[in-house]
This record gives sequence, structure tokens and C-alpha cells, in this order.
Amino acid sequence: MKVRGTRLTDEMIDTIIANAFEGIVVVDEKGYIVYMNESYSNFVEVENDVAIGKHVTEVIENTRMHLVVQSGKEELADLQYIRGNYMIANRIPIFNKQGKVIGAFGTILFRDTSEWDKMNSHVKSMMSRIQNYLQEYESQTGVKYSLEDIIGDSEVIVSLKNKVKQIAPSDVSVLIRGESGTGKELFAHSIHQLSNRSSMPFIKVNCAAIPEHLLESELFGYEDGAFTGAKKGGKKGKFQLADGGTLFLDEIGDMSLPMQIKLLRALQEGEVEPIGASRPIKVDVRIIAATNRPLEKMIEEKRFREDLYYRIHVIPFYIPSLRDRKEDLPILANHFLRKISKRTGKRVRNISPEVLQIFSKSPWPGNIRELENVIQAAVHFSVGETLLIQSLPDYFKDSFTINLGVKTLKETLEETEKQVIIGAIEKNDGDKLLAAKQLGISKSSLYEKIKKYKITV
Ligand SMILES: Nc1ncnc2c1ncn2[C@@H]1O[C@H](COP(=O)(O)OP(=O)(O)OP(=O)(O)O)[C@@H](O)[C@H]1O
Repeated sequence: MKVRGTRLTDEMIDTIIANAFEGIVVVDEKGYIVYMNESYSNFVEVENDVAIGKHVTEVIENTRMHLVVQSGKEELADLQYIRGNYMIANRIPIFNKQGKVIGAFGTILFRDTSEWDKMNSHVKSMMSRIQNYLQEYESQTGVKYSLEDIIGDSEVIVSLKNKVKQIAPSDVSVLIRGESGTGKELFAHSIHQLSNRSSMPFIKVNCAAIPEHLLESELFGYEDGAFTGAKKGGKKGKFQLADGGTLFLDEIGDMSLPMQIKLLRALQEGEVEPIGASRPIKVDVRIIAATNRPLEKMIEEKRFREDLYYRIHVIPFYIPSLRDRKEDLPILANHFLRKISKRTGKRVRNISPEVLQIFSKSPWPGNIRELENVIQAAVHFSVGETLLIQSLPDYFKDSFTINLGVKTLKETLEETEKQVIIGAIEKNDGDKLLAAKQLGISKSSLYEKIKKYKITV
């Protein structure tokens, strides 16, 4: 390098790097430290000559330098927690002329700790203030999740997240469908959180969990002395509690017909009548409902009211099961691994490829909730930094090996074919022609298979 005709000498470069404002570390292609400047070694409190030659993971907490030499991808402005402080880290791979990674250099911002301490305490106090606001927001509104909490980069999840952004600001009712554990509640929270009602309450009612005779008082409330055993002073119903905000009616397909009539009346009139009240009360709520029940079939069987269906089905929203979007598995699994490791303080950093392979073959009947539970149990049983097959809970391994061991190849293939067909029909809201198109088979062959496997969706 030339500066006004003078070459920059090795000594000059050494002095500049050694006294740089940032901490600098250089590793070879295997992640072993070949250079560390004084700022960095002072910060991590390791003698410079002791650090050199060691694997970077032995010297620097939470480092990712060894991963950057593997991936060849630079990581800029990443927050890294080292020695009780958040540092801003850059990690840049070094390539030779043939384009092969031969090492990486990393920098952390702030040379001396007192300077950083000032900044760090500022960041920490900001973070704790944000945390407090979030907690306050959650306790006042009942909103626990936002769109950022929905993990997944499959086409369908990305498009559902875009749909949330589009529909959230309007006041229309949304009906979220999908199997148990697919994230229906998460999406409901996100819609509310992005709506104009976000500062008002989000109230959830699980229509399946509340006995029928209590659901009316739960939804509409009651007046003082409305019935024996009623609370003194009466009780507000969920409609009133959600006034100005959103009422999330979970498992709406499990609501009895008489309650459906009362609910429809409340939605149409925009008012509720608490039990024992002489006058109705005006309420302004947005309805988000969720179910995994086949409402259309239930309408045919007169178990669900068609008028209520049209009232809540303004915007349909279908979340596919996890087995229909397996491309999301690695990112979801790693997300839960990080979350659970952080919560439990157990250092399990990655998931072995064999485990990910088993995951990709599992049918996940409990969807994402089941995945989270499996990872939670596996982290608990893990001994090293990698989550291995032997750490998976027995029930999960057993269900898997039983399926593989007892069934013949033909049975396994047929079972898979049946599941794929059911998935395609559900995905297309029961439209068999569309399902056949998507599966790349003729309509008659689809009907044949429906008959063969006795599919009822
Ligand atoms: N895309 C996702 N990203 C991260 N976590 C998710 C995702 N989807 C679901 N979860 C997690 O899975 C669990 C189940 O989600 P949720 O309760 O929203 O499902 P659900 O469809 O409403 O289930 P149910 O019908 O049984 O009430 C929750 O812990 C939630 O945080």
C-alpha cells in the first residue's frame, strides 16, 4: 500500500492494527486464532500470546468466527454478548485468489471497556425500558405475539404474513383455519397488534373449554343477582372487556347451536345483553375466529349456522400443517433451540443433521406445538452442545421407529399418499378439482383414491 509515494511498512501496519479503535481477531480456515490485537486481548482478559493458536471458541464467548469460515458469509453489526456486555461485532471471511476461504477477521467495536461501559449501560437501560413497555402493553392489552414471532420462510408463511399486513387495518372479521398447534392464535395476536385497535384489549375465549351453560355469561356477562351463585356486583362479559379491541373466538366450531344464535345476534346488532340486564349494551369489537372443524360440512349437517358462518368468514385464512411446509422445519427447530437454551441456561447450540432428517420424516400431528415440546425435552436430555438422536424423547423416537418397523413399504407409501391428498383438499378449501390439479393427477383418479382411502374431508 502506498501513502504519498511512501510504502506502508509492516511495522506501520502492525502499529495501526494494534492500536486500532476496535478489537481485531484473525482466525485460520479451521477457526484457530492467528492474530489478536491488544484491544481485543485486554477486553477478553487473555494474554495475547496465550490466545494465538487456540480455537476461537475457547477464547471468545459466543463467537461465530469459526462458523463464518465454514459458511464464507460475512456477518455485519451483529450484537454479541461478551463478558457481560453487548458488543457490536463484524465478521468477514478472507478468500484466496481461487475464491477459497482461508480464514476470517473479526472486529468488535470499542477499544476500552470504560468507554464501552457507558454505552453498554445505556443500551441495557434502553432494553430494560423496552422490556417494561412490552410487559405493560401485554398486561394491558393481552397481546403476547407480533408478526416477528411467526417464524418460517416457506412461501405460504411469507404470503400469510403479507396477508396479515393487508387485512389488519380493516375491521373485517377473519376466520383462521388450521390444525391444532399450527399457530392460529399467533396469527390472531399479530392481526390485532397491527390493527388500529392495537392499544385496546385483545380478549380470547376458548369456546370448547367453557361448559355450554357458562359460555353465555362468559361472553355477555351478568347483572348483580342474575342467578344463584352469581358474583356480587355482576360480571362483565368478554364482549364488554374487548370493547374497542378484538375478540378472539377460538374453537368456534365447538359452539352449541343456541349459543351460535346469540353470538350472531350480538354481532349483527353490535350490542350484548348481560344475563339479568334490562337493556342491551353497545359494544364495538372486531371478531377473529379460529377452528379446525369442517364448518362447511357442519352446515350441511345443520350443526353450524350458515348465517353465522358468512358473518365470520369474511376473510378466510388457512394455515397449513407443518408436514405440508417441511422447509420451515430447520429454521423453526433452531429458533426453539435458541429460545429454550436461553431460558434453561443449557448450552445446546446446534441440531445434528440426523435429527433434522428424522424431523423431516415425522408427520407432526401436533404441528409446531409438538416440535417445540420435542425440542424442549431433547434439550433437557442433551449432554453436549449438539442435539443428537439419543436426546430425543422416547415417545417421539418410538412413534417413529414403530411406524418404520411395523409397516411395509406399501403401507407406508399408501399412508403418505393419503396424507398428501387430505392436505391438498384441505389446502384448497375442499375444492377437489383444484386439489387434483395441484397434485398433478386427474379428477377421476383423485376420486378413486378418495374412495380407496375412505377420505371424508
Ligand atoms: N410460525 C411459528 N413460529 C414460532 N412459533 C410458532 C409458530 N406457530 C406456532 N408457534 C408456537 O406453537 C405453539 C402453538 O401455537 P398456537 O397456540 O398459536 O396454535 P393454534 O393453532 O392456535 O393451536 P390450537 O388450535 O391447539 O389452539 C405456540 O407455543 C406458538 O408460540
